[in-house]
Amino acid sequence: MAEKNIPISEDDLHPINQLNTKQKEVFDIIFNNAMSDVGGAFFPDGPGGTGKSFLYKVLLAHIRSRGFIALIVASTGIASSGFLEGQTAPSRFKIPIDGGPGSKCQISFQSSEAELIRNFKIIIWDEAPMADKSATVSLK
Ligand SMILES: Nc1ncnc2c1ncn2[C@@H]1O[C@H](COP(=O)(O)OP(=O)(O)OP(=O)(O)O)[C@@H](O)[C@H]1O
Repeated sequence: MAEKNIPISEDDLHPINQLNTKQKEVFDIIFNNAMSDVGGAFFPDGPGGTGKSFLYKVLLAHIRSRGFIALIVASTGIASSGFLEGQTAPSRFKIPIDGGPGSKCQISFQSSEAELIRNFKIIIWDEAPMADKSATVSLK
């Protein structure tokens, strides 16, 4: 499973030392939650340019460097391309593009996507509130 063996360098890990107080607070909450398998959903919020993507990259690096699967998706290809192994949510989770209320991800139980979803530590969905509601509901 390629997502389990994403090479992480010191350059990916080191920016944890640059996190500001708020970023570090959010990092600690999400990282500790993921590592302890408590489960939950978090919505880091802030105006553009306040360091959400920066924080996500640090989170991804520190979870992946421990051999765990951390997925990052965004609603658009441009947004997802800013992240290592980023993908659009519809592509990653086989979300029907024209799906309305009640639509479901087209993932079969034995597919590689299902295997990923069974094994992930964290899914980061950048700007999830911007996504169509039916897309996030279909993943649930
Ligand atoms: N703690 C930090 N130390 C150094 N640079 C930082 C830090 N946090 C953010 N930056 C830098 O600030 C810029 C904006 O950060 P970032 O892209 O993460 O913001 P954002 O909240 O994701 O913005 P948007 O919502 O517009 O995508 C980037 O160049 C990023 O590298």
